[in-house]
Amino acid sequence: MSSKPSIRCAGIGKAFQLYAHQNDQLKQVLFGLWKQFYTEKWVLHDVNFTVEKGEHVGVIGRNGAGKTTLLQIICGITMPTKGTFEVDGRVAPILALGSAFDGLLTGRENARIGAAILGLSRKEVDERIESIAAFADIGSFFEQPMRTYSMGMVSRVAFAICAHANADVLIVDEALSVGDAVFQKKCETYIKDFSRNGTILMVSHDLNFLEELCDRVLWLDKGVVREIGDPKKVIAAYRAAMETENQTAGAA
Ligand SMILES: Nc1ncnc2c1ncn2[C@@H]1O[C@H](COP(=O)(O)OP(=O)(O)OP(=O)(O)O)[C@@H](O)[C@H]1O
Repeated sequence: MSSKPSIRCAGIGKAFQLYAHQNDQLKQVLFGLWKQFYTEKWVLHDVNFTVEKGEHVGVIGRNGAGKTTLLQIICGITMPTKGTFEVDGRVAPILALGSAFDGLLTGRENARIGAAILGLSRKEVDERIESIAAFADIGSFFEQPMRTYSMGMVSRVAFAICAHANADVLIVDEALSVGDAVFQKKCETYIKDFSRNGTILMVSHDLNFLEELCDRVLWLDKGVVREIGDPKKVIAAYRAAMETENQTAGAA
């Protein structure tokens, strides 16, 4: 195993382009060399951190703080506007994978493609597909087009694929909030088992779970790393800040 960190982010910044009118995007393509037809919305600013091999890092922060965007950059779904990042090892992006499913294909077909994208050979996919179906546990829906699925069913299939991907690094975005109680328990058990050897970067609003699982917690506040370190300390500081905000909002 190499001694490189599993994940390294250096000076990551992300700006989305906002277009006021529908045809501004076309204008930007045609005349962008001369004039800018969008405004920039910066959602991440100079984010620096590393996750060592076998380390478990939780990411917390208010709605809109930039957590999902950060994970999407690390999974290669969106590019950073500034900075660089490196990931060493095979990544299983739980939930992010769900956004790539083809609604016209069945769960089984999407699971085969998803598993192949995550690096499994055809033989490995053949060997594991029934176990993926059993983990997803959505019965005959597995043979139906995914456009007929509920959000929870999509998440079940995405989680099931990732759980069979021989990943070195698990990137988890709010996985525990989507399934029902039985599936949540199954996911928790899987994540805890995985944590014995694997690296985990996990966004969650379940602060108790993160405190139990993680070696460090990163608090993202308006796109900036406000604190990173001991889970107990960072979560306590985050809770205190939320409490103060609630009181201020209540008094107003
Ligand atoms: N494609 C996009 N175009 C423009 N703005 C975007 C886009 N995607 C996300 N944003 C904005 O970026 C900011 C960060 O969003 P993000 O989803 O990363 O936050 P989050 O911390 O994961 O929030 P939550 O806890 O609600 O899931 C938000 O203000 C959001 O509106």
